[in-house]
Order: sequence, then structure tokens, then C-alpha cells
Amino acid sequence: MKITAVELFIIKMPLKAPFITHLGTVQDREGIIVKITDQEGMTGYGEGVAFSTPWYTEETVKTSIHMLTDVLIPVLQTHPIDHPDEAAELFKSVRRNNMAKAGLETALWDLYAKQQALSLSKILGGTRQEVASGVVVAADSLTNALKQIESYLEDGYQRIKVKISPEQDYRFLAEIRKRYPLLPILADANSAYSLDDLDRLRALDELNLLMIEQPLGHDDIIEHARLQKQIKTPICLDESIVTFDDARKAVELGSCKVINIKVGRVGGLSEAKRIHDYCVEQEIPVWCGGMIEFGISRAHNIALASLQGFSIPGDISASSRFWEEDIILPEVSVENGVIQVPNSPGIGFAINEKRLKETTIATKVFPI
Ligand SMILES: O=C(O)CCC(=O)C1=CC=C[C@@H](O)[C@@H]1C(=O)O
Ligand SMILES: [Mg+2]
Repeated sequence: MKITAVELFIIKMPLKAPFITHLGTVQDREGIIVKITDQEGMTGYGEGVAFSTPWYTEETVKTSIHMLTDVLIPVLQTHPIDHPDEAAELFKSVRRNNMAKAGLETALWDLYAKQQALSLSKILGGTRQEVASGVVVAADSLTNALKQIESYLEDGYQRIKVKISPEQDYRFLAEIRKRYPLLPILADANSAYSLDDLDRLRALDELNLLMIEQPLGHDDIIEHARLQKQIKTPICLDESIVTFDDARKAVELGSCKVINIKVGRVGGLSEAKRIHDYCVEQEIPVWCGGMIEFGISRAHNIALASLQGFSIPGDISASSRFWEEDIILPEVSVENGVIQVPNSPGIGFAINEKRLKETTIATKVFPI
């Protein structure tokens, strides 16, 4: 791929409104934009999506900067690669740190697609010209949640995801279901429950939820398998699925009926595609999860979600869901509940250089 330089831009931007879950609140989002340049001056972009604190996984922006600076980019400096799939192989010697790996690997995929003058969607084997868009309602009260739902349905989103926990579950969901009897609703628990809550979780069966996401332990597939046998609502796994093998074991055990694939959580597009291809074979529907990310990661998600098996609207919302102004041009927009998949080379979005500059708090440059 004849890479000559890697640059990191650490950026920070306030959310338009706090993103509230039982695990904590995200008000300002830091992120890492990875820019790779080749000897022709062509550039590819990736995004490290770890949060500033380790509330979702063990990674943070700081651990990602360390891994990129001291481990992953040095690997690239000593091992030239010809195809992005080789990165996943090269990074195997590094345990976990998937979001740092994905930040670099996705930049390689964008650059590679541009070098082939093909869209990233095409290069990945995507067949969809548009992807269905869902949105997350992360509110701390029923009133605020209902306000958000009404506004998002006016924007055309096809499905709503709400955050639940023992403090906010049956009554909260029943009130929403009463107002929207046919609305596709996904409830994300982010591991707020245990098997002791079986009755609480079984009570949700009557609300006709699309699925319940990650009700039990963040690294569990055994108890989820036991739970799935006891409840009708399909279980979707998110945090538990960090590798292809996690997905294979979860499917074999019956731990879930749906998988939320997040490029950052699984270490990049190569692994995300492997999980997708396996789930298609096993007839397990998948959808593309979100990470309250900026436009570069959103663009990679759109390309991934253009693969045939992404049959459920993902957490791929418009740039305006979180940001006053995104770092890409054009911004991601949702029309009639779908996002058009770009046909131009690579991720199909340009960098908004002005916005990147004004949101950058630090940069690092590495010759390759
Ligand atoms: O980015 C989006 O649109 C949704 C983000 C989102 O719902 C999540 C991001 C990270 C952790 C969780 O709070 C939640 C999830 O578990 O999917
Ligand atoms: Mg989730």
C-alpha cells in the first residue's frame, strides 16, 4: 500500500445533549482521527472510538493513543502491507485493544479502497445502495424520552433504541408502547441485570420488543444462553462479542438471536466482515451498532451496513443526532429513514478541514 505517514488528530466536541445511561453520562466526546498517506499523496481516514473513561470497555482515548503510538504504528513501520486484511493478522500479537486497532485498520481500508478507485462498500462486498437508520434515545425521564422519540420519528428513523435498567424498564417501556403500539423498539440494558432479575426480564415479553440488548454481564455468553431459553424476547449481544470466536461460541450456545456488530469493539472491518459472513451462514440477523462517533466512523459503519446480512436498522443516525457540526462533508443525513451509501472511492465523505482544525486538541505525526 506504499504508506509514507500516519497522523493522529485527538479531537473533542460537546454533544448537543447529554447521552445518559445507567453506566454514566457522556457530555463531551473525545476521539482519535487516524490519517494515513501513501507515496502518491492519497489519504485514508479511520477513527478510534474508545471513550475518555473505561465505562463501556477497558479502553480509553489515552490507552488508544498509547497503543497506536508505542505498538501498532511501529508494527506498520516495520511490516509494510499490501492489503488491509494483513493488519488484523499483524495485530494478532497485540492482545485486545480492539478500538485502537480498528482506528488504524479502518484508515487502511479507506486508503486501499481509494487506491483501487472503488467505494469501501463495494470493496467489502456491500450490495445495498441505502442502509436503514435507527436512533438511540438516551434520556433520564419518560417525558424527555417521549419528546426525543416524537422528534426522531418526524425525522423518519425506522426504529428506536432506548436504554433500560431495573430503575427504568417495564413501566417506562409500557408507556412508550402504549403511545406507539407498532413502533419497532429495541431496549439496551448494558449489563444492568442478572439472572436474579429473570421475572423482571420475562415481564418485558408482553411489550413486543424487537430485542433486548446485553441484559447480563458484559463478558458473558453462558448466562445469556440460560436466559434466552426463559424469555421470548430475542437477546442481542453487544459487549460480549469482541471477536469472531465470541460470536461463534454465542451462536453455538444459543446465547443470542441477534448480534450488534461494532467495528471498533471487534478490532476493525476485517473481523466485522468475518462475523457478518458467519451470521449470514447461521441465519442470525445482525445490525451495525454506534459509538457516539464522529463522521469518519459513521462513514465506515455505512459501508459495513451495506453488506446483505445487515437486515435490521442500525445505530447509524445523522451527524446532527449528536453534533452541531461534524468533521466530514457532506454530513451524514437520514431521508425517509435511510442513508444513501456513497459510490465514490473510499468512505465517500471528505474531511471538513476547518471543523477538524477547530476541534483538534493534539496531533502526532509518524513517518512510515
Ligand atoms: O452512537 C449511537 O448512535 C448509539 C450509541 C450507543 O447506544 C451506545 C454506545 C456505547 C455504549 C452504549 O451506551 C450504547 C450501546 O451499548 O450500544
Ligand atoms: Mg449496546
